[in-house]
Amino acid sequence: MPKQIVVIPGDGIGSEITAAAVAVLQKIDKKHGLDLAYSYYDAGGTAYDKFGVPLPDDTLNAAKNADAVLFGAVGGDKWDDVDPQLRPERAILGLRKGLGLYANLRPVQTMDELIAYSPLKPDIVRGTDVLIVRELIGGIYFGDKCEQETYKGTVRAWDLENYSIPEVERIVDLAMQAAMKRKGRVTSVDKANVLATSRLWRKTATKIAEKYPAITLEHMYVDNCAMQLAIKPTRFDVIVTGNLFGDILSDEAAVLGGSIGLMPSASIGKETSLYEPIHGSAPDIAGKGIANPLGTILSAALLLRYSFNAEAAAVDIENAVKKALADGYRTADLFSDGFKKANTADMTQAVLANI
Ligand SMILES: NC(=O)C1=CN([C@@H]2O[C@H](COP(=O)(O)OP(=O)(O)OC[C@H]3O[C@@H](n4cnc5c(N)ncnc54)[C@H](O)[C@@H]3O)[C@@H](O)[C@H]2O)C=CC1
Ligand SMILES: CC(C)CC(=O)C(=O)O
Ligand SMILES: [Mg+2]
Repeated sequence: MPKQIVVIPGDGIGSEITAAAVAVLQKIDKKHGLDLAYSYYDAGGTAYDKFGVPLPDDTLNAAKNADAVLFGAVGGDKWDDVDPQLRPERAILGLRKGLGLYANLRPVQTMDELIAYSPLKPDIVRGTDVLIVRELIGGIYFGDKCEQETYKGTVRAWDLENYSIPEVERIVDLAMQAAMKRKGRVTSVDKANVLATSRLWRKTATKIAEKYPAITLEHMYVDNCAMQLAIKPTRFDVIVTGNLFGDILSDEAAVLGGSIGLMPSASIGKETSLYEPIHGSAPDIAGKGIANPLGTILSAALLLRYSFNAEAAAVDIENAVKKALADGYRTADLFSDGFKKANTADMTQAVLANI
């Protein structure tokens, strides 16, 4: 039986970058005999325009029944005035919740070839290798929300941050397990000096760490963490944090790797996992064929590693990406004089040529 991959391109650059990743998967499949099959489903603004909802039941059901999901991105200014419950972003939130994807792994490494592209000094970013473990189906993104008209016609709104002990336990546990296979250090990031949810988070993380005597756990406030990432990123091994802080810190950390266009992620729960780049639908460059496909191609490598246990094939993709960069190919987000300017198709070809 072929392994079923549900591909959800979404909006903006989503179709361009998922097409690149599928081309790479097809070639890797031929080489490694993985027997992969693909089916395509709508989500986001594209689905809203066709069906009036951002996450059709067909899409969610197909994702649930798949062996793995490859996701592009959703959203765009075009849907800014849509009812908040029907916004394109509800599609990815709904998929995460619907599939129970409580852990989002966002690895950030600074490749030697790309040190020059970070706006930070080479001596600061060289050797960066951080795994951000972000809680993905709790916290403020999923708490009660209210957008209310008051009697004076002004709007009052709130979003409730909400975490339970089991939700924190399972994500910290996963971070500890990841650290066991890395350098053995976990930084738990919170805002425990102000937030009750963060105090619960900190206490729970401390308790879970007792099971892992080989791991060094430190606690850090999120504001300090944002700064430490910019001044001494090599001090971090695994960062574990809540949904909102993880979202923000991972976009910041992307700068260490050279460009957000390079950054992959794996979203993991009990059953089907989902793989997507960390960036959004980039409406400013959509349809121009210039998006960097490498974040999605590297997400496809994570898909092979985590969902299909195909380590050799995953490493093959990662090496092909490194070689394309070492050979001087650069999409616009990474380009400077002296390199080979590549659009999405050129960069995809450069990777394919190395497989
Ligand atoms: N998982 C998802 O589907 C996500 C969706 N979004 C949505 O995406 C839309 C745009 O959000 P933004 O804040 O603009 O964030 P964004 O990540 O889409 O773009 C931020 C900047 O990075 C650039 N960029 C992003 N990906 C790139 C790539 N692969 N190659 C080259 N440059 C790239 C964009 O051109 C832009 O200048 C919004 O509707 C937002 O809600 C944002 C983040 C995640
Ligand atoms: C669009 C949001 C729902 C999510 C986001 O920004 C992210 O997961 O990085
Ligand atoms: Mg984000």
